[in-house]
Amino acid sequence: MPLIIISGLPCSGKTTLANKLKEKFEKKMRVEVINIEKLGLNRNKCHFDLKSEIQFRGSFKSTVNRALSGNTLVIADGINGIKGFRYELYCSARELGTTFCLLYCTTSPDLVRDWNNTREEEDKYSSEILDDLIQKFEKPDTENYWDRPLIPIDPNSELDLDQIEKIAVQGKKLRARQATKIHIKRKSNILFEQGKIAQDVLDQIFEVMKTAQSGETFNVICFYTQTKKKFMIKKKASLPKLLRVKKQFTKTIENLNISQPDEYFTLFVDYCQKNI
Ligand SMILES: Nc1ncnc2c1ncn2[C@@H]1O[C@H](COP(=O)(O)OP(=O)(O)OP(=O)(O)O)[C@@H](O)[C@H]1O
Repeated sequence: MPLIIISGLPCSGKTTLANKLKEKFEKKMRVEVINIEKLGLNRNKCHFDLKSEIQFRGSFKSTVNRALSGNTLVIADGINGIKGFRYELYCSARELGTTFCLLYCTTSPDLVRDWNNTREEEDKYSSEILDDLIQKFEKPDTENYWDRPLIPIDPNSELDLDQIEKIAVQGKKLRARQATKIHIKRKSNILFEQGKIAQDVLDQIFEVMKTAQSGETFNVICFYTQTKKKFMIKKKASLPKLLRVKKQFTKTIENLNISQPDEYFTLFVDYCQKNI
């Protein structure tokens, strides 16, 4: 059944939008909204560090997949700010041959900060996590086929629910030929594997940095299966800085078609060495 992905900065009105969609569509079909509340998780804990973000995305995606296989309109209500992750969700819809669309809440960073301040204390993002998520957010872009059809939503304008229904529910179903299916599955596995490798490297660097003194040069040894890379880092870096390096690296290699994990590992470690 149809998949609607909602994406937008933290606290940009995504759940408010999801609830409006649910209210409209549940008169006609079963609707399931998947979000942090539904998973029973805490927004600051889910985004505390790379490891918790990856775990969160894993459970978000598997819950979406489970719901999609039923006879239900699924609304994947999350920041969904990582291009590769949106791609994975798109692939799930494509494999099932459902209709699909991406709604992007365009609320500005200044406004989301204001809205976050008006939240109850326990619902607020910490300002550190909010800034980090804003900085890391990869805007949906119609240049990516998996970000199409894309409907920008300004939460302060009137919502055209009929337009959304036309595209998301009555629109064209995604179709994958067998060969494409295998290719997508493979591509999605590669992205997943690369995400894990990058996380391991960052964890290993961060572990060494925790005990190092500022201004000190220190040695890092990173492993990926049998491959070992030893290198020196000249200064300490914060976790947000490490995440920025990973993001820049992902952008740099996106057109290089790197499919071998060893090659990815070596390139990423070299890049970290030069850019931290
Ligand atoms: N159009 C709006 N005008 C003013 N405030 C709004 C608007 N939409 C949402 N808000 C406020 O912003 C806050 C966040 O809204 P909402 O939960 O919908 O955002 P979200 O993007 O789903 O947040 P999260 O990233 O935590 O999932 C709420 O306190 C809500 O009242």
